[in-house]
Amino acid sequence: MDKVKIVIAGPRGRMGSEAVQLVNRTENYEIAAVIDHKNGGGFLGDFEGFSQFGQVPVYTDLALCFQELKPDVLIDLTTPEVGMFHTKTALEYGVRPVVGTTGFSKENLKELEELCQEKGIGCIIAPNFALGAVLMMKFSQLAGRYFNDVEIIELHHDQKLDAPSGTAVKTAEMIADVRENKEQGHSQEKETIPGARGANFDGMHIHSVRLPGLIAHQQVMFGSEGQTLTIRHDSYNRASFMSGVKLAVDTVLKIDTLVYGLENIID
Ligand SMILES: NC(=O)C1=CN([C@@H]2O[C@H](COP(=O)(O)OP(=O)(O)OC[C@H]3O[C@@H](n4cnc5c(N)ncnc54)[C@H](OP(=O)(O)O)[C@@H]3O)[C@@H](O)[C@H]2O)C=CC1
Ligand SMILES: O=C(O)C1=N[C@H](C(=O)O)C[C@H](O)C1
Repeated sequence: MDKVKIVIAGPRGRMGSEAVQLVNRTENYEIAAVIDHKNGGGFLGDFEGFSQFGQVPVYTDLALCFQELKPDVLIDLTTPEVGMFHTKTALEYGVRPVVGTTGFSKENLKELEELCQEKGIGCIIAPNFALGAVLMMKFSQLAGRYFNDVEIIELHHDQKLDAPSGTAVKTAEMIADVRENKEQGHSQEKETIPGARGANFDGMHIHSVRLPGLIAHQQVMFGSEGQTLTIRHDSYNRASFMSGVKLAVDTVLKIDTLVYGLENIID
């Protein structure tokens, strides 16, 4: 059986470097190339800490990489601005994207859905690859059917660029699908310091904590008369995301539409 040829964008990053290791240790996967905006033209083995990857080529130009190597899958773990461009370029060239990069807008997702349809190939966008986080979102959606007062508190390392996290946005979207719409808190509530009540998503509030020492954590708190329910997930390292990346790569090869969220494929 031919190996799945994979290109990884963002290979020196916290997630990208973990994905390089995943692809390397998976028997039927092969790293065809990596995309790095600062170091094109060389080899992955030249990067500090990557010497075992010797002759894997490094491209800055994604389109050129796709033209020359015709890979099967792009794994994108970069930044929101670049991630959208990479995903569109991949679909244009018939390469199936697995996107962990967060910060995509509704409009971005719509555009990518249409592009998948036009090209007839699959794409997976997963705001969180950790199985526990996916279950936390599903459990929160279930709870949202019974409790319509909810506060989402996401906690991340202080190098994170986007707030709220992609996971928090996805959680709010999933709860909003089942929750009776409600503006929470007192109708005359006033913030004496702007932002004190967090971001407002359909009346739910999202709070973003950023601290060194954290990795990726979220708790969803529901309240009603005399009781609260808290659903919490913690990722203590980036290895926690890798089984989800593998599931997404294996699945994207078999689908021909956009899938947004691993909850749609874990079953
Ligand atoms: N879905 C999930 O389960 C998870 C998703 N994430 C998301 O993944 C993304 C990456 O996170 P993380 O690894 O922590 O971030 P890092 O900042 O550690 O990594 C991002 C990498 O992307 C590189 N990069 C930036 N611009 C480009 C470009 N134009 N072309 C190629 N590479 C580029 C950066 O290089 P340089 O530093 O040189 O600019 C850096 O190496 C974020 O959006 C984050 O929210 C994170 C964890 C889990
Ligand atoms: O930047 C991170 O670290 C993470 N980003 C994702 C998000 O925005 O939800 C997933 C996870 O929380 C880690």
